[in-house]
Amino acid sequence: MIKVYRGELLHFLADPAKVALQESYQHIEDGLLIIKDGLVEQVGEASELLPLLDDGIEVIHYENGLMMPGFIDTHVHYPQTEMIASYGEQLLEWLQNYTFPFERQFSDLEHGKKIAEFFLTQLLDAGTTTALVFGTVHKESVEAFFTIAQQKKLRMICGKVLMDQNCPDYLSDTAQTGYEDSKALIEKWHKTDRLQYAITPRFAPTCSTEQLNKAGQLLAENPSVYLHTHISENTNEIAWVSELFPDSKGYLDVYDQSNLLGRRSVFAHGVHLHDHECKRLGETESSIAFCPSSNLFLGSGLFNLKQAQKYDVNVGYGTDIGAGTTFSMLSTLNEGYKTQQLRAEKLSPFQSFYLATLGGARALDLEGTIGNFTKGAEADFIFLDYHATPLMDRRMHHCKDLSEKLFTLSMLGDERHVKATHIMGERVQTAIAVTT
Ligand SMILES: Nc1nc2[nH]cnc2c(=O)[nH]1
Ligand SMILES: [Zn+2]
Repeated sequence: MIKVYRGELLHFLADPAKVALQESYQHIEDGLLIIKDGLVEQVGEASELLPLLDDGIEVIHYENGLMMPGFIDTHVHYPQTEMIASYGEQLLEWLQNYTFPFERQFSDLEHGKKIAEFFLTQLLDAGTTTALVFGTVHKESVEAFFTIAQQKKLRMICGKVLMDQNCPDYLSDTAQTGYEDSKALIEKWHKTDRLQYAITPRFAPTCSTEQLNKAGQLLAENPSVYLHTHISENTNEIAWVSELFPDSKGYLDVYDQSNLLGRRSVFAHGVHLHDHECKRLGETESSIAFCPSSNLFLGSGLFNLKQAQKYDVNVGYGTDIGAGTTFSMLSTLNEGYKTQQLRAEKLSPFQSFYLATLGGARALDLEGTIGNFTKGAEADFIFLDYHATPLMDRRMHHCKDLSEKLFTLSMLGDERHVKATHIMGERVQTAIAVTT
């Protein structure tokens, strides 16, 4: 089945930090996106492609806005949806006081499904079409999430949290049960439709060495699954890790000793990484999820994007709900820009949108599958409206070029500007059904 969309188009072909800017993206003022059976067939100038279309093919015209690949959220916790905006703490106290008690509810499959439905609707409304998602320690939380994501035909990655120490008994697994539950979930869900599994040790403080080693064993047994965890987010957390693991050479080394680094390993935050750690992430092709709204909300620090780029580490953006304060990738770009300003570094609008799309796909080792409009990629894409709000409308009238338009979208944009979200070429219904 062929579907054709017409309008202004943007997608990235390379990292603007690494090649000449003009080579990093394709921008077509009046373009066509031709989709065949849910996959990108062709993009190009409307004037060239329209005459080649068979008679009678409907062309959906999106005007006064920009079509681009769906956003990719490389780190988010679906069970924390309803605890967003919990006041006043930094990481370790925030986990104890709010997060752990809250995650207890996810032993209930039906509760998980209800929250997954709401969470995924929020993501789609924000223009995010793929995410790397934490469940809770309960296998039911992942069962619930994948069930709903499958119904919506989404490309989603999720995993059951592993934690066997320094957490409440009601949230604790063991090295062995964590291994067995994860293995069963991999067998049932990994590569089912567009779903993929991530082995998910919460972070070093809540995992024994035995558990981390079991995670490494499971990863070696299933090389196509992901590894998803947190690292170096908060200075008290880092000090705690060095007390808990006195034999390690540092935070990253705890994971490295258990063989958890690699091309499909995603480490959230990395706010306080040493150069040698960044170098090791780069040489193992591991990725970092940059989560600016969370880092500011929890007072964790200012991510050093330049350091990651220097060591060739793949970086994607993460919202990190519920420490993050928005589902919107556009708002997250805003926070990312301001984070870099506070480091006296410039984050260009092209770099921002690269990180939110192709950069995210690369961080998830999914280039060619999602993240741009290369032939054969899954046609998950969005239409951003330049005039959805009066303020954006006024500002846009003064924009002279694409760079200014992108910057305006990233500073003033949010869910209101995501006019349409498409999954495998089909526009999806994104009206929010508020559930209690
Ligand atoms: N932001 C954040 N950091 C963590 N480190 C360990 N668990 C968490 C979590 O749930 N959120
Ligand atoms: Zn997180």
